[in-house]
Amino acid sequence: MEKVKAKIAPSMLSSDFANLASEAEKMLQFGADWLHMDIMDGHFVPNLTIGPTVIQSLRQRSRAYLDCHLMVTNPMDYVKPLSKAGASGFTFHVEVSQENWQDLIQKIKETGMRPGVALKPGTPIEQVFPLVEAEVPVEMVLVMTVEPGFGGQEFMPEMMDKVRVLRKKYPSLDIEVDGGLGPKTIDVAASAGANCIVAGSSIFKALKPQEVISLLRKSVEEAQCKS
Ligand SMILES: O=C(CO)[C@@H](O)[C@H](O)COP(=O)(O)O
Repeated sequence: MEKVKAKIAPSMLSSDFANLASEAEKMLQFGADWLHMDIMDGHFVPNLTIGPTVIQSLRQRSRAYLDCHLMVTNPMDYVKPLSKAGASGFTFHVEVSQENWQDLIQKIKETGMRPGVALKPGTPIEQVFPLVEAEVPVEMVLVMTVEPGFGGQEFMPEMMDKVRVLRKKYPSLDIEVDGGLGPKTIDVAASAGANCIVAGSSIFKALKPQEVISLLRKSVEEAQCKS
């Protein structure tokens, strides 16, 4: 397997939102590479979380890479507000109806954010190929390993087929997995080829979060050495 850098991204959805900035700081001190920010509109998914205002507040207190996952019906509406707020990555869902993907990806890039595409468990992996191969491509694919909307759900190992297909086809692509990842599930995801690991409950509920973060990283790095 080609070496693509491991990125460990605690999902801030599992943090104490009343203390978001200090929770974020703690995660970085514990060794996190990115902070995963779940933006939900109560429409694309049946939950409502944070938006550009909260991202902006966090940006004022942190220089971290803010890996924003847009579980929203109209991602285009969020491009400007999120870039102004200081988001780093902008990952939209392939299931939304979008007349012109190139237009969306290009607008994300123009603002300086890094474009990514996410897919729900029921969506065939082939749907993201054109976006990875586009003239202006997405730079990351997020394979959801639970139904998007809530933290604390069970990892779906059957999603690893998608990761394997992607890794074989695109050796240097950032492939992110999200949902139910932790010490018990990381090895299967890492050996399938995932290198960006989102984990909420397993990190925030751990007695020693720093050990979970380093275990996740070690698993990705070892899988890359073995293959
Ligand atoms: O996007 C989502 C849920 O929609 C995730 O980012 C979860 O927040 C991950 O939480 P755990 O499954 O790791 O608890």
